[in-house]
Amino acid sequence: MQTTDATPLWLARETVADRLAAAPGVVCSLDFDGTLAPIVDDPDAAAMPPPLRERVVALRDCESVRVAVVSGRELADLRERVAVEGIAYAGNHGLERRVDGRRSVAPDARRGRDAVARVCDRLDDRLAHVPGVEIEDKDLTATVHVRDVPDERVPEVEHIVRDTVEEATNAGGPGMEVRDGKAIREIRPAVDRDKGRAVEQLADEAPDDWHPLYVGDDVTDEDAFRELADREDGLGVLVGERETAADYRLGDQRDVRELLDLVADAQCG
Ligand SMILES: O=P(O)(O)OC[C@H]1O[C@H](O[C@H]2O[C@H](CO)[C@@H](O)[C@H](O)[C@H]2O)[C@H](O)[C@@H](O)[C@@H]1O
Repeated sequence: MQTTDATPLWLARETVADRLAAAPGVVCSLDFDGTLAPIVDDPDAAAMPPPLRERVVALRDCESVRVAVVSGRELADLRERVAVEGIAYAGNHGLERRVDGRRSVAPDARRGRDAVARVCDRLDDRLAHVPGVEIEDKDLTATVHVRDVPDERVPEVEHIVRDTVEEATNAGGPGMEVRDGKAIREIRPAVDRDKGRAVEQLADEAPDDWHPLYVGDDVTDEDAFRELADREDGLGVLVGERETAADYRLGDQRDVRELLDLVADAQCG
């Protein structure tokens, strides 16, 4: 599958509205940071604006829509920030889920938890001398934030992160990998789980013929876009602009509201 520039959604508004209206139901999966919440310097300050929460609640209450929030954040953190009951959540890129009130953790990720903790401890020491680094231990994965690191020091951080992860893997622990994101390096167990698998699983759990929609902004969201591009009924929408496997794109995070209105108009009339 080739990645291309996606069509601006508002140029194809009618087509998208028709597709959404023709579907018997929609599985509406939404990324958090950069999609439901604007990107901010401090990861702890990320918050979902009330008008978006209102729309998520309206879609949750619609019979032919299932809402899921699919994020790189830890599940508990994600649920607290979104604070909407009765929807599905997938945290840590789908390694942990809460669906229909039940929490589950991928067994292979559970086994890697101690290794992630050890890598975080080592990185705390090895990166202590670099200004601006923040390490977010998310239990099953970890994020090294470089947004506040001087540009010229980022390659050094990158190097230390990759070396530390490689060293831990070579020491016989569970395999781990480093993935890029917006001003972050994500450390994850090397298992066959990502946002693509999360979106696929949510679609499989929905009634037959419901169409999966995914909205996201970051490079890890490409896993979900690729999954949807492989399905005839999938609709991927990128927030922002870059080479992508998504079908359509929105200008920025503020446009997500209108997309959710489009889903509501098509399904919740
Ligand atoms: O899958 P997502 O919901 O998009 O989560 C991805 C990462 O989001 C957070 O980091 C990002 O947002 C921060 C707040 O706006 C920003 O400061 C940071 O630069 C972004 O990369 C979160 O902190 C990470 O744990 C998530 O993996």
